[in-house]
Amino acid sequence: MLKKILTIAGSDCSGGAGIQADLKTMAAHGVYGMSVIVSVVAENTARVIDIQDISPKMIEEQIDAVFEDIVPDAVKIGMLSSPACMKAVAGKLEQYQPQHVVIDPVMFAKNGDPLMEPASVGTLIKYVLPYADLLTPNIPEAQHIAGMKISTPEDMEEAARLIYAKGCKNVLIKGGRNMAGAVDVLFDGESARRYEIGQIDTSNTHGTGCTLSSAIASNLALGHPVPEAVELAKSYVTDAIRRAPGLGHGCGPLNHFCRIFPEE
Ligand SMILES: Nc1ncnc2c1ncn2[C@@H]1O[C@H](COP(=O)(O)OP(=O)(O)OP(=O)(O)O)[C@@H](O)[C@H]1O
Ligand SMILES: Cc1ncc(COP(=O)(O)O)c(N)n1
Repeated sequence: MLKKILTIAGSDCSGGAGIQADLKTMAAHGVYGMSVIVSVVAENTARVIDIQDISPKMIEEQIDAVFEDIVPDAVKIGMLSSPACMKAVAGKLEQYQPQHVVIDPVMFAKNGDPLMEPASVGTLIKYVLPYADLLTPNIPEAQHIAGMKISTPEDMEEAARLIYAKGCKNVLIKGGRNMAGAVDVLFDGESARRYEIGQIDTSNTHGTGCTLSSAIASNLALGHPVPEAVELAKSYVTDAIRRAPGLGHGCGPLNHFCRIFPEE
């Protein structure tokens, strides 16, 4: 049966991150993608120009529209820019109790531009984090949430334990460009596991986090347990970075359909 996945996130008009990356990733996994837009972001591969949040009422109405009709098999949550957006989404997660919730706590774009109001971290931790079956911070985000500096894979494990203690069921800290080997660390409450395929020397990493979390959500809906869903997603995002089309003047987008279309 066709699996249905919902992304609740921001719109990236340049197509490489946010809702657009999520829907492309879902399509590449053969699942049916749905989207609730939380913010409209005027951005491209080089910079974030402006952000306009959708009203909390409209966010809630979009979520209601999805759940009253096509109940998702997994939900991916991305950019939630303000406490008002966070509380609107958290209220609906409480109401609908969806299965397989993957939360990517997006705080900054690849170029360092903020995508979340800095004072919102406390709200994110208190209201949103407890709904995560899997939370996927990158290293700067994990440092904010855990309240510690991360310099080594051992620090990643320690931070993952601290974040887990705040109430999510699994934590995946992503090494990406910030850790040699692009090592990612998963903590499930009992043990830590490292994922390392190797770091690609490239600036084409716009939307890697959105792509990874959507791929994990797709794999969870398809029936894979968390460690395997992460392993498959890491392999997919690595291929998509390697086959990036080289678009734009900043951090370029990935090739989400690299496994469907043959190499040029
Ligand atoms: N240069 C790279 N080489 C190999 N893997 C990478 C590279 N950059 C990122 N990744 C992988 O991509 C995934 C996303 O990690 P990253 O740390 O980039 O997340 P992120 O910063 O949240 O992404 P986003 O830019 O969408 O916010 C992880 O699996 C990470 O290891
Ligand atoms: C709408 C939206 N959501 C998330 C990101 C993070 O992705 P990246 O850090 O790769 O730019 C983004 N740039 N835009």
